[in-house]
Amino acid sequence: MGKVIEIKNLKKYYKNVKAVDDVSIEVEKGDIVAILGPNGAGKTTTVETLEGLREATSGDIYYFGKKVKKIDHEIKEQIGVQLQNNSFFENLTVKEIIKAFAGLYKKSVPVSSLLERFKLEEKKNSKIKNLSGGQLQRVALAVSVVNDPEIVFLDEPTTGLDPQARRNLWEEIEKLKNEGKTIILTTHYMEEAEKLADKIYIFDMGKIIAEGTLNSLIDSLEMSSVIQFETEENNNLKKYYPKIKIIDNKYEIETNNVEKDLIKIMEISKEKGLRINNIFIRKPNLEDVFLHLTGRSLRE
Ligand SMILES: Nc1ncnc2c1ncn2[C@@H]1O[C@H](COP(=O)(O)OP(=O)(O)OP(=O)(O)O)[C@@H](O)[C@H]1O
Repeated sequence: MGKVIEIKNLKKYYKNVKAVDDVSIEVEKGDIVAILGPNGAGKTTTVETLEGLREATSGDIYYFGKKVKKIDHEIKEQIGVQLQNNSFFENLTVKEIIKAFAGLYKKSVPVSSLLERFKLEEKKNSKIKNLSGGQLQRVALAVSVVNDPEIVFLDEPTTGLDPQARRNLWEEIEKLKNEGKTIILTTHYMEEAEKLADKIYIFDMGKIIAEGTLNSLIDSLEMSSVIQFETEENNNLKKYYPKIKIIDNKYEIETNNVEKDLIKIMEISKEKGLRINNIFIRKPNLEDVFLHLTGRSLRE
């Protein structure tokens, strides 16, 4: 399909903070690319540099195969931006805000179609300050495609939303992809990256620590399952079976042989007189990938 964005060796240093430290990213046309990482990992700095809102310390950015020194108007016409803090004027209405943004571009989608598309018709005359979190995020999404862009940047589009509003927004994002748009989104929710992304870049402390499709990242763990369980009292079970890890006050065993490890847990519990609670077996996920690479949890 061809690359629409390429970043090579991007660095953004503040005085003593390496916010982005030698990051290279490739984005194929029509893909959803997720930049996943904990707070402060450098996600926003990376996308805001691509959007022309911050200037790189060094590195090269290519749009549509052409190296760009400055993110100029020509590029801005082709990208849509949803900023992390939707800093819309609180006293303007939904319709006024979308109209104001439409006015910034040479070409724009009719405001009425955006209101309909993002289920905002009922709220078109409501002031921004009176919207719910989910409605506000839908306005932000509408604004991000007001110029019918080729590429859409979404910075933590579902942060703070309840699960239902989050799922609704995911549907909207998938619809944009189905229309052929390329989407780059930052998130610290692994479920969001798992659900939406064709390609995932995992960031930590300004660096990319892993990249690939969901399957390739999970396969790199070389385990088929994770057994999770709790005991009534806290015990250091690690000393009885070194494979046991303690994560968020729960026990975990990463395994390629579920039966063998389940038997082992039962043996230990019998021998030590422990009562096991909430035992369940799950597939490995991106949280496990992050934990393996950093020794920390994504949520920390
Ligand atoms: N203008 C600035 N001046 C100094 N340091 C900054 C500035 N902007 C960001 N940083 C620092 O750069 C690092 C990366 O920040 P960034 O906002 O890109 O992370 P993030 O992954 O987007 O995090 P979050 O999910 O919290 O938004 C952080 O340590 C942050 O404190």
